[in-house]
Parts: sequence; C-alpha cells; structure tokens
Amino acid sequence: MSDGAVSPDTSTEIEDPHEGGFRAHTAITTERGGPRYGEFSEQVRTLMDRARYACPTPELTDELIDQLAAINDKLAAVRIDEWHSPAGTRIDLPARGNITLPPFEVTDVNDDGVFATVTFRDFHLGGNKAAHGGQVAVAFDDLGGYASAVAIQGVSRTAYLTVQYRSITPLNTPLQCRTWAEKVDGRKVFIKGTIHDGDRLCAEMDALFIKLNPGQQ
Ligand SMILES: CCCCCCCCCC(=O)SCCNC(=O)CCNC(=O)[C@H](O)C(C)(C)COP(=O)(O)OP(=O)(O)OC[C@H]1O[C@@H](n2cnc3c(N)ncnc32)[C@H](O)[C@@H]1OP(=O)(O)O
Repeated sequence: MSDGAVSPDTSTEIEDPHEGGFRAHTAITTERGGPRYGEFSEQVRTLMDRARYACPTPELTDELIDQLAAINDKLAAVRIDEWHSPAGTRIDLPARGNITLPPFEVTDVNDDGVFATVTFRDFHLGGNKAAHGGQVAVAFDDLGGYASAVAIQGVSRTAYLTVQYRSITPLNTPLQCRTWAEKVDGRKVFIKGTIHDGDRLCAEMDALFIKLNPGQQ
C-alpha cells in the first residue's frame, strides 16, 4: 500500500523555451494529450468534485489511496515542462485545459472586452453553497489577464487585483463574466471585470496589470 507520499520532483529534461512572461518558443497546438484530453480533464475535475463531498469508509479510503497512487505514478512518468503540457495550452478546451482554473469558455472578444461563461464547481466550494472568494479572484485574474493581453497585444502580470463580493456566487451555474481594459497608461493596464448570475451582480474586479519588458519574467 502507498504511504501517500508525493514526489516533490519538479525537474524537466527539456530545455526551457521561456522568453519572458507567459511567452514561449513553442507552436500552439491542440494535439497534445490526444483527442480525448478534454475528457481526461473533465474526469480530473469530477474527481475533485466528488472528493470534496465524499465521506469514504476507512476501507474505501485505503482502496482509493492505492488506486490514486497508481494513477499518480503514471502521470509522474509523463511529466513535462509547463510550455508543452496540454494543461494550459489546449486553447480548444475550457480554461485552455488548465485544471486549476474554474472552467470557462470565452464566448466573444470585442471592443467591449472579453466575454466568457464561467462555472464554479463543487470543488470551488467556499461555504454554504457559495463559491470560495479566492476562486472568484482566480477567474478574474485569468480573464483579466486575457483582457489585458488583448488591449496591449502583449504579456502582462497582475500588480494588484481587488474583488468586491456583491452577492453569493453560486456553484454549478454558468455565470457571465466580462473583463475589459478601462485605461492603458504606458505599461500600466487598468482592468475591470464583472461576474453576473443572470441580472444579478455577484462580484466586481478592479485590477492593474503591468506590461512586461522584453525578457522580464
Ligand atoms: C491569453 C492568455 C492570458 C493568460 C492570463 C494569465 C493571467 C495570470 C496573471 C498572473 O497571475 S501573474 C502572477 C501574479 N502576479 C505576479 O506574480 C507579479 C509579481 N510582481 C511583479 O512581477 C512586479 O511587481 C510587476 C511586474 C507587477 C511590476 O514590476 P516592474 O519592475 O515591471 O514595474 P515597476 O515596479 O517599475 O512599475 C511600473 C509602473 O507600475 C506601477 N506599479 C507597479 N506595481 C504597482 C502596484 N502594485 N500598485 C500600483 N502601481 C504599481 C509603478 O508605480 C510604475 O508606475 P509608473 O510607470 O507610473 O512609475
């Protein structure tokens, strides 16, 4: 039986293609992980959802540890650098296939900003059926970064991000998120955002993104 230990190995054999920010010398492809990679991501998310609400018997916990350890060993054997991992680069999948983000689908990008449908899942639970406030900020950070990238046609990082939580953000409900650049002042990109459940405002974002200089991490 596994002792539950997780290897801290973060090494990679591949030369780092990083050239600053989130940019890399790698071609965009929707092939990585194969045609069923989206199903794989969904199974991982479902695992997290189920685990959040499960109360296994001690015997079932033992059994699940062994099964998860076997899966983790298989995934460890195919570890790769972040630039080539499908999680985060599969632009054909919700949230670019990034399992750490609340799944979203961008529905439009135009002069009024970036429009997306975002769904917080069971594993994004904060308490009493509401999404965790930190998870709301995660969605805003990523989709705010998207709006910043559109506004400056370049790469930026978050300098600050504030969220006003206006009403409960529900789980398992497709929500409407809009992020947009309010002002660009040199390298400073002032980003606003909203998340609505229908007509009801759940949360608002006020953020500053800074355009990275060439080669800046
Ligand atoms: C399509 C794909 C979309 C992908 C989206 C992914 C989005 C994910 C975004 C992230 O999560 S990034 C990770 C979280 N952020 C960080 O880790 C950033 C950590 N901080 C830094 O690296 C630096 O502080 C930063 C790059 C933000 C700024 O450092 P710099 O040295 O490049 O800039 P500098 O300090 O010279 O400041 C430039 C201007 O911004 C202003 N500024 C910087 N930080 C500020 C701040 N916190 N508040 C107010 N103003 C600020 C600063 O005063 C100055 O104003 P002026 O030009 O008017 O003089």
